[in-house]
Amino acid sequence: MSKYSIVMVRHGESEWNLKNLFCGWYDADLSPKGKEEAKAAGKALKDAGYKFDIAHTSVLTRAQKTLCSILEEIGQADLPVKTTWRLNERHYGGLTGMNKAETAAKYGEEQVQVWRRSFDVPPPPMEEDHPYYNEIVNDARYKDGPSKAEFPKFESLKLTIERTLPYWNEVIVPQIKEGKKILIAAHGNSLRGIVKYLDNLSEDQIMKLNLPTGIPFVYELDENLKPCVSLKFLGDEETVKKAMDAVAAQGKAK
Ligand SMILES: O=C(O)[C@H](O)COP(=O)(O)O
Repeated sequence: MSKYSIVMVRHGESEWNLKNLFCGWYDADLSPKGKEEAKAAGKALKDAGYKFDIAHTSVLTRAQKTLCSILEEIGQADLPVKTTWRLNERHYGGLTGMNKAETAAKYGEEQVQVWRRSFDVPPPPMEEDHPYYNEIVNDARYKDGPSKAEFPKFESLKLTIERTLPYWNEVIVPQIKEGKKILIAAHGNSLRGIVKYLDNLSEDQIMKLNLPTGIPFVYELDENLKPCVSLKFLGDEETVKKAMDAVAAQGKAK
């Protein structure tokens, strides 16, 4: 018997998703298609009658714009929104800016699949001479954290979960227990981390999960926050499967 529910959505397609580049903490904008996906996500939530009390998102533009578009569509543009780096996409380290298909051609599809979907194998670090190092590390949006000392140069999914969970447990869980209706707009891998935690997925199971852009999904939780319903997408099954397969295929050598 579900006591609580929470809605989550991966941002719409970004400009770097469109170019098939590893994005991570680079602050890519939404692509035109991604803007449409965000509007469609809002429409799906509106048609299903969803209203929220609060929303949480990352400090990255692609997630924030997706959230704004959704809130506009459901008539809650003035909803309180909390932003946190802890919901950021996983930091892709030295792979940031590289084309996924070219990387697969160079290092092999297996290696790219490990870098994209494994639990505890991190990508190579983003060194100080990396073309995007200064732009990311010196971005004012990180003034409230992470500290210079804990600023990531790379993240595995395990490391991503370790920095997302404190926010989940200390900020989001109390709000769920207060009965607040919550929407989280975040990223493919920060949401994979939450899904792995909620459903207690094995490393092998999480390896197979690809989250589509811009299709909201619902978790229904019991009084102990254990899922009664997991990953219930607000989209038809075929569309969701096609979108998941498209995300998986980004790692194929062209
Ligand atoms: O950071 C990125 O490149 C994407 O947002 C997620 O990429 P992935 O699906 O390759 O993990």
